[in-house]
Amino acid sequence: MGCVISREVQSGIVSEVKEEKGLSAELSRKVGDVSTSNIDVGEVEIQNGEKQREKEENGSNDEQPRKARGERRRSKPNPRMSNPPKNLRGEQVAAGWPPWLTAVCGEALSGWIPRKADTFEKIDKIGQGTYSNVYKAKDMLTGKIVALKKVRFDNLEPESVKFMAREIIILRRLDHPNVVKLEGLVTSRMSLSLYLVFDYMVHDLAGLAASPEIKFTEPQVKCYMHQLLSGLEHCHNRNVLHRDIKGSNLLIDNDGVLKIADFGLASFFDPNRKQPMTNRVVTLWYRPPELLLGATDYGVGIDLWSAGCILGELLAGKPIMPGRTEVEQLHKIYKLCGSPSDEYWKKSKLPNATLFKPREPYRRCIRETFKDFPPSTLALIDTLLAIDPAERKTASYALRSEFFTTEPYACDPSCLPKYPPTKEMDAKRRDDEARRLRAAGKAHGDGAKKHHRTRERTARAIAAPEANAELQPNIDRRRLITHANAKSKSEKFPPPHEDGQLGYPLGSSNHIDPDTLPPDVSFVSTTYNYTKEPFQAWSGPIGVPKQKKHNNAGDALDLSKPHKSALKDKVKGKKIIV
Ligand SMILES: Nc1ncnc2c1ncn2[C@@H]1O[C@H](COP(=O)(O)OP(=O)(O)OP(=O)(O)O)[C@@H](O)[C@H]1O
Repeated sequence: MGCVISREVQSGIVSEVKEEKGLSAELSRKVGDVSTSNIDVGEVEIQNGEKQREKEENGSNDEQPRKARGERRRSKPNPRMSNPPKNLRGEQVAAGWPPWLTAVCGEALSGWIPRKADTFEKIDKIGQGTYSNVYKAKDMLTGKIVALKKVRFDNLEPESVKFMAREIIILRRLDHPNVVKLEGLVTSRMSLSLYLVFDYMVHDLAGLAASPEIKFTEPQVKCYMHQLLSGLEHCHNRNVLHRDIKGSNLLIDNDGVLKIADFGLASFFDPNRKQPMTNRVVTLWYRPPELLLGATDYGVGIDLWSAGCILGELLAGKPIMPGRTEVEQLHKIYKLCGSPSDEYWKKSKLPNATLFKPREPYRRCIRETFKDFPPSTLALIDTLLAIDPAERKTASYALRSEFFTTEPYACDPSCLPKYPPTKEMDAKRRDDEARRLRAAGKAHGDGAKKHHRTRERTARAIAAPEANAELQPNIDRRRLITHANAKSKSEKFPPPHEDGQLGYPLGSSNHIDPDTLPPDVSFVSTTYNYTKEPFQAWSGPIGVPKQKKHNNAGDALDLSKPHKSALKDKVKGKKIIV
């Protein structure tokens, strides 16, 4: 392993490994600070996971003894916890792991040795997330095409190390055909970056759903939903909440197999003992009402709500509740699903209830709105989009529902059509290519018409749910709207442009001036036909442009996106799981 460093530097795949010694020491120090000062956050979570594993191994359901064991464990170093004993750290360093990583990721690395970077050949960049770049690469040992998710440790941000560690621990706990599998980790003793190795998946559901050429049949929708719910059932059975279910996190391979990906926001939960968790999770369009209303003791219902939004989107051909701010999102939910019942307000004791309780209740109109959907879908969508999370039941319940047990049945994944690449990155690449060709066409004075057509197709294929969309037109439009109406603190309910039901006059300070909005923004209530309409690329959730998200002061947080660092929760000094 001693030669890992020099080989890695030469490999070309990880150019960043040439970091200075001082930088590494600084990160170790900062990470060390976090692992002691913020131990509550990490400890609670990992202990929950510990407990679950213990429960599975012992078949024990007895709460008391487990509590006692948990307390004992706290006083001793635990190799699975974030602060492993020195000898284990020594072993891990000897195995080739960088010391700063072993200092905080004992459990995440346990039993694994790092793969060497020069055993992979990088082919292309295929994705970009908040904390990562994703590359398509060839595993030189097996010849397999893989995805390498490179976790960035920007500005020596210790938070990102902790979140990455949690993502690895959770991924290693899961093993299901509909959940993305972590195949290995790539790093070296000297490296400041880490690559997570996954099977390469050619599509994501957002890309397919947004493509105007693709219209799913009922058996195909059932096939995707069956896979999604099976993956969720597995996560929930292993006490993992995903907390960011959306089309772009549902990857699909060329055999039609769907895998739930991106566990960067996932968390362990204990169904028997409620722990407060942050409500700043789940991308806005897929975020359930209880989170918008400030709930911190939630459960599997949050992922089921997102699954309900996906089901609606697959059938409608467009996102069903594309809110642009948290307030507007809640209002869209009330208009479609009804406002919470008095009984629910009483029992849930939601922190933001007084702020968002409408004077007149909103009537639920899911069945009327989706009257053109196939009849067997209505009961399931009605259950998944229940306002009260308890009524959403479980993924196992959904899998037994008549949606899957009545004809037409779900098709087999292998019967799904083979689609051309539709990911956001592919769309961007096609766009760039079209632009390049157009420029070349201009230079030659021909072909302009043909290239224009290519570009138009590309623009419509952009997945609207991508709050992250880095495409310039989207960002520009979002900025425009952001300036007009993005400060959630000053928002009132309901958004006055949407509904005057609660009596905010149109001339109030919250009124949006239509002149400041792009001309294609529609404010009429949405009705859904079971037909696919072209996607509108502008309609991503709005917020502060993504680049500002990692502001340590926590003052530039994008409301549309869940917050991996949930800085605000910590600033307030709450003991809360992030
Ligand atoms: N196994 C894979 N195969 C192919 N593409 C992948 C794979 N994993 C991730 N990607 C691509 O990379 C993108 C970013 O990955 P991922 O969502 O895991 O990163 P992230 O930093 O957590 O992103 P986000 O900011 O959206 O939470 C995905 O949207 C997807 O298009």
